[in-house]
Amino acid sequence: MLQLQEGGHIHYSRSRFGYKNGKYAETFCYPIQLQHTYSTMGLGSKETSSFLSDFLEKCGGYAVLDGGFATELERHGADLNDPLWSAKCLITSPHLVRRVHLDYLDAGANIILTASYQATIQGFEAKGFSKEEAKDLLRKSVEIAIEAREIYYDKFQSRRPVLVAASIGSYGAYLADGSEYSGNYGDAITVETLKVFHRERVQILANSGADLIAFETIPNKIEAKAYAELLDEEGIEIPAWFSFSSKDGINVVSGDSMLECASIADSCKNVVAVGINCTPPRFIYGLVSSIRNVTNKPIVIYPNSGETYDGQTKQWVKSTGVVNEEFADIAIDKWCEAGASLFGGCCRTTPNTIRAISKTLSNKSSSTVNDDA
Ligand code: MET
Ligand SMILES: [Zn+2]
Repeated sequence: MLQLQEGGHIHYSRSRFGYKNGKYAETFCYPIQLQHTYSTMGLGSKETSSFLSDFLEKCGGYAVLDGGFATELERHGADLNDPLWSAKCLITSPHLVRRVHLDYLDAGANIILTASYQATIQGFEAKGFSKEEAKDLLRKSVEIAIEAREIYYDKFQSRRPVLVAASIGSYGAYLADGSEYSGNYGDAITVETLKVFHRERVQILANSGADLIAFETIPNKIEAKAYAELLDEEGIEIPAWFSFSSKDGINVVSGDSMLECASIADSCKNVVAVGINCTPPRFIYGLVSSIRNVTNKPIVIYPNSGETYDGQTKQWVKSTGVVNEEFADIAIDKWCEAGASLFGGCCRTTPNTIRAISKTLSNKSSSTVNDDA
């Protein structure tokens, strides 16, 4: 486990990214300035299409994501029983947010996701924050992740490529009533209303210094459509991934067709990976195989522990099948065969899950660049 001094002022540059000109820099130690800083801001469509394949190559063919963010915050003592869920810590305990990013970097993550999953302007305003304060909190989620990456690089002189993905949870996540797992928004919610709901948050996170946007736990087709249209209409210049969740191993949680949802992602030029998260490990193989039929884009998967969330009691209920740390050992090979290349964990997974995934993948990797070679 990393030992860090709390409260130290860390300098970091928002414009300094993990690699430059498609090549990872020799060192990431602040304050060395990179001459031609690689930034995902303003990528042309050609660069967007090769963005993730270049990154995967630098990682040795496969990349490791982080694991359950809220889960790890709770392990550090955070009380997340709040409509903002993990985003509450952006207000009450940013040091814990940084700590959790560092735990996952220490476990081997190549991509860390910001604490903005349930952070929305509307949600912060409901807590009494002004619109400007709400926007600042969104930006802060990215700043903390970038800061954690800087600390990690400085502390370990690490050269492992690391990207910061700005997390965007669904409208259902904002409702905080478990409807991100039903995808049932009722007739009043349309592609248009969802675009209105998400527009400003997407704009802010796209300009926050994050390397990409992770649209996570997408529960239905209209939300996928809304995201795709927004990325287009707003001329968003950073890449994104679309990740869906499923509770039957065939469709997304609303019952909409996974193939149709994945096709929407495939047609969107900003989307550099399509995948599945917060879904039991036992469903992953079949879902990856079917997504592979509709896209050639990299496939990202980060299952949950296999337990099921009960939105009423706000508890996770145990279930059978492959769980948590086991999946790294017994399932990753199969998931690679089926076509996935980015792996992490979602709810109820921990840094131990990520450590196990990282170990399994580094044994598979064709290159030694993955760690501090
Ligand atoms: C309900 S899925 C949550 C995904 C988010 N990245 C988290 O781990 O907190
Ligand atoms: Zn989850």
